[in-house]
Amino acid sequence: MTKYLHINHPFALESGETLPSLTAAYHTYGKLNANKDNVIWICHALTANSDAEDWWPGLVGKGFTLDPDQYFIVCVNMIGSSYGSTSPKSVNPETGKVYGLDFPLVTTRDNARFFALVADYLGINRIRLLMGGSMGGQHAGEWACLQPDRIELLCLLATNARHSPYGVAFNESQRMALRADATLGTDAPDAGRLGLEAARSMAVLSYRHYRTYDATQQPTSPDDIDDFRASSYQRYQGYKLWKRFDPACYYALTRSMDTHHLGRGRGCSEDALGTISSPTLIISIDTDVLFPTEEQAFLSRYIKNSRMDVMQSDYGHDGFLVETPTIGLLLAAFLVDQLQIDEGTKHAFTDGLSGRSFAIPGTEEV
Ligand SMILES: CC(=O)SCCNC(=O)CCNC(=O)[C@H](O)C(C)(C)COP(=O)(O)OP(=O)(O)OC[C@H]1O[C@@H](n2cnc3c(N)ncnc32)[C@H](O)[C@@H]1OP(=O)(O)O
Ligand SMILES: N[C@@H](CCO)C(=O)O
Repeated sequence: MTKYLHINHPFALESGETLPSLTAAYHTYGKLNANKDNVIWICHALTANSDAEDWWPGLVGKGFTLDPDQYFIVCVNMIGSSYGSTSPKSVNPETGKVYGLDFPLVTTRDNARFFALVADYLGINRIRLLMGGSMGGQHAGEWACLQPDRIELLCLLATNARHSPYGVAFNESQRMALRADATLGTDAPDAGRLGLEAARSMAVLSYRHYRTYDATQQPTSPDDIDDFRASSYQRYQGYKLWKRFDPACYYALTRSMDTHHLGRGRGCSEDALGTISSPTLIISIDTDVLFPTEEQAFLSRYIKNSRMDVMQSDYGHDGFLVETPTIGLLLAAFLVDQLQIDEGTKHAFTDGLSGRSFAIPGTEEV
């Protein structure tokens, strides 16, 4: 069930603008223990929401690595998203009108500060494990730089220290598609729909891989000359996002992602990463073209106490959402090492992997 926290004081943004008040939509699973030391905080990615059990099935939930019977799991919807926190869909209290495309630029650092503020309100002082993939990993990395003493352990998946020029270019192309739709930001029926669908279709190319399409979208017949399966797949992916996501929010979040740079105001990314003191697990995906492995290798090189694993997946970047048995095992092994979880629990995690095999380059096979 989504819960809401209303923060009735202004929140200054890096851009110099201010949000007069904030709403945080969030989920919690499990119970905060007496010592308040069992908190796992999950940062979600671009179009997900605070219901981590829903979008990370097989990783979060009873019997999985992130088990609410053991941990108090928290996920807060980022500012700018379609799923309940303050966003372009909110009414600007100063004008009485919906923000829409006038929503101010919110950086990944602003969102990390927002999560820290929500943690204050929830009475959470220490985070045992902070984790996130993709844009969620950008938020987690920012928070770890902002408050290194608050974060005990860190797990960063398919993410980076700075959003790359290639990533910015993908986002700008999506915004061009959104802006090319003259209905964006108007009161027209289905305003912004065609732009959003085209934008998502572009984005999906960066979330998958050549191999994903090769394996799943071959033409129905060798005689096909039109109406290919890959075409209907692209259209359907656009439609799916339209059914669940607001175009102005999508516009705002792609801009937010572009701002990501841990080194801003901290000298450089290397220096910023050097301030992270938490033992850190970094997970990379071998087919990720949007956040390629060299970006996670960079994180690993400059975060002092880190280890990096590379997952094999045909899924591309979105492997961080779908390869949950593998992620669960890697995370379980990390937690066993760091939290001295007993070996029996570790074996329970690995049971779910029977029949699968994967190798982690540079490490022993698991
Ligand atoms: C209310 C909510 O939805 S909450 C938010 C949920 N989303 C999130 O949290 C964001 C994170 N999640 C995601 O980005 C995605 O869900 C992912 C990456 C995990 C998985 O993406 P999916 O689109 O489900 O998987 P995939 O790329 O394999 O596509 C499968 C879908 O495409 C359809 N499809 C496959 N091939 C074709 C084709 N050739 N033509 C048309 N449709 C096709 C399938 O029927 C299936 O449809 P369905 O989703 O209606 O069942
Ligand atoms: N598929 C992911 C995007 C990449 O992180 C999402 O829609 O959130």
